[in-house]
Amino acid sequence: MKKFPTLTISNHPLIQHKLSYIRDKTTSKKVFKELVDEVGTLLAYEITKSLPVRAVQVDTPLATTTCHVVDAERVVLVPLLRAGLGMVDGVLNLIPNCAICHLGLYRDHDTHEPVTYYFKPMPEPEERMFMMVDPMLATGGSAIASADLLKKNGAKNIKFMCLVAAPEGVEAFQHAHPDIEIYAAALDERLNDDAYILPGLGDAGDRLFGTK
Ligand SMILES: O=P(O)(O)OC[C@H]1O[C@H](OP(=O)(O)OP(=O)(O)O)[C@H](O)[C@@H]1O
Ligand SMILES: O=c1cc[nH]c(=O)[nH]1
Ligand SMILES: [Mg+2]
Repeated sequence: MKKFPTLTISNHPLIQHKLSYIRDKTTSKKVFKELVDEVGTLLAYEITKSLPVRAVQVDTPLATTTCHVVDAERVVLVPLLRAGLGMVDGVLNLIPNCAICHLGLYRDHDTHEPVTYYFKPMPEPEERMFMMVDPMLATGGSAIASADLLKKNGAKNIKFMCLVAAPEGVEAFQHAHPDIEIYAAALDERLNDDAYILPGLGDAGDRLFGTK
C-alpha cells in the first residue's frame, strides 16, 4: 500500500531537469518564472490525461473522419495567489480556452494558517474540472482551505498540481480531501521550523515577483 495513495510524482526527465534549476538559488527571476511555467505545462499534460473527450466529425482535405475534442471551457484553472499565478501561462500553453478562477490567500507568517482574501465562484461548478495550481504544498493549510472553498461552492471534480510537496502537507491534504489527486514534480524531505520546505526552492512568491 502506497503511503500517499493520492499523490503522483512525475519522474519525467525534463521535469526533473527543470526543477534542478528552479531549486538553484542563483537562478535569475526571469529564468525562474520561465521554468515554473514550463514545468506547469508538463504537469498539466499529466494531470489532464483523464479529461473526457467528445467525438466530432472533421473534414480533412481528403475525407471525413471522427476526431475527439476536449470541452476546454469545462476545465477551470484555479491559481492560488500569488505564487500559483506563476504557473498560469504554462497551463494556458496547453489549454488556452480554459476558464481561470483566481483564489487569493496567504499564509499568516506567525500562525502559518491560511487567510483568504479573494474568491469569485464559477457558475455551474458541478459540470467542471477544477485544477488548483500552486508551486508549494507545505503544511497543506492553503491547499486544504482552497479545496474546502471550491467544494462549498459546488465543485465535485478537483485536482491539485504543485511543484514541490512536503510529506506533512501531502498527509494533511489527503486526510482532508481523499478524493483529490495531487500531482507534483517532487516530494521533499520535511518542513523546517518556519514551515518552509526542505530542501525546497525558497519562497516561491518572492522569487516569482521579486519581493524580497
Ligand atoms: O501549505 P502551506 O503551509 O499553506 O504553504 C504553502 C503556501 O505558501 C505560499 O504562499 P504564501 O502564503 O507565501 O503567499 P504568496 O503566494 O502570496 O507568496 C505558497 O505559494 C502556498 O500557497
Ligand atoms: O517552502 C515554502 C513554503 C511555503 N511557501 C513557499 O513559498 N515556500
Ligand atoms: Mg510567498
